[in-house]
Amino acid sequence: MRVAVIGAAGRMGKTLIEAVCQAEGVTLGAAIVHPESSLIGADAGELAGVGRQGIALVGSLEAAKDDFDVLIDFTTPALTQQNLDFCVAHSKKIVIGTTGLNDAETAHLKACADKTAVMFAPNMSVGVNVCFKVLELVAKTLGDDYDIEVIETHHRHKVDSPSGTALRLGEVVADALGRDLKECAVYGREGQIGPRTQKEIGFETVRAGDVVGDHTVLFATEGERVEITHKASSRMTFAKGAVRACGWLAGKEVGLFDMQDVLNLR
Ligand SMILES: NC(=O)C1=CN([C@@H]2O[C@H](COP(=O)(O)OP(=O)(O)OC[C@H]3O[C@@H](n4cnc5c(N)ncnc54)[C@H](OP(=O)(O)O)[C@@H]3O)[C@@H](O)[C@H]2O)C=CC1
Ligand SMILES: O=C(O)C1=N[C@H](C(=O)O)C[C@H](O)C1
Repeated sequence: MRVAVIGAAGRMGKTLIEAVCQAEGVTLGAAIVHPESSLIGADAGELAGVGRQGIALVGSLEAAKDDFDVLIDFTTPALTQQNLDFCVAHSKKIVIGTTGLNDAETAHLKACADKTAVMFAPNMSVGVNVCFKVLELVAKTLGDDYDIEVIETHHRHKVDSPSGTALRLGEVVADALGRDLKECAVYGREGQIGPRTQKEIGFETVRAGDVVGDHTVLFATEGERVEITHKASSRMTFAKGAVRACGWLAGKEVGLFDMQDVLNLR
């Protein structure tokens, strides 16, 4: 399986190159940076700090189209849309970690999955995906007596809020309790907000320093609290998940999958 990494100079891009180079069963076929990047022509392995790989950075997918089978995309929602179109047009598979997609962008992603294999997950760490599974049981067992809040902390550079993981945590809990997240979500609170309503799911966002990614789901009632927390301390945990997904996609031609599929947690 030949893998291409787009957004190669980004925080995740460099970590993904490192993870691909360290993994067995996949090879780095191409690495793509911004079309105006001064890095074009430099070696992808040297950029990622893993030594020369003989793969020169290019400025477009077109320039890499004969060199890969699956694209890994941790970029921006706008670029992800273009990447999906390219992958459909050229029969490439795609692994997407980009978060912050709006409803129209998500609908486009789903439509593309009818034409090629798409793996999309807001968090590719094994730990977070186990938390999704555990949360179903916790939410169903505790039920509507417990107030539910999702709290996330990320580095100062993160541009979307709440994080994609926080939103998915909220969806998992809402689904387990038969609620519609679009109706019960409350994002941040300020001023004379009045007492909390029983079925709302609150989201709080913290942005500070270099935090890789912390998520907590808090269930609180009279007399006790349950907190389920995941803390990522290295981006490599996400990158390893994405590389694992590339290998898993080898047997798939079309369809929309996520890490629950890759980890056999459905
Ligand atoms: N699913 C998961 O497990 C995880 C998801 N993420 C998500 O991944 C995404 C990226 O995060 P992060 O790596 O921190 O962000 P960065 O900003 O560090 O990286 C994004 C990269 O995309 C590049 N890019 C943007 N537009 C273009 C373009 N038109 N052509 C080529 N390259 C482009 C940027 O290049 P330039 O700066 O030159 O514009 C940059 O290098 C976010 O949505 C984040 O939430 C992050 C971690 C884990
Ligand atoms: O932008 C990040 O850094 C991260 N984004 C993902 C998200 O939005 O959930 C996953 C991870 O927490 C890191």
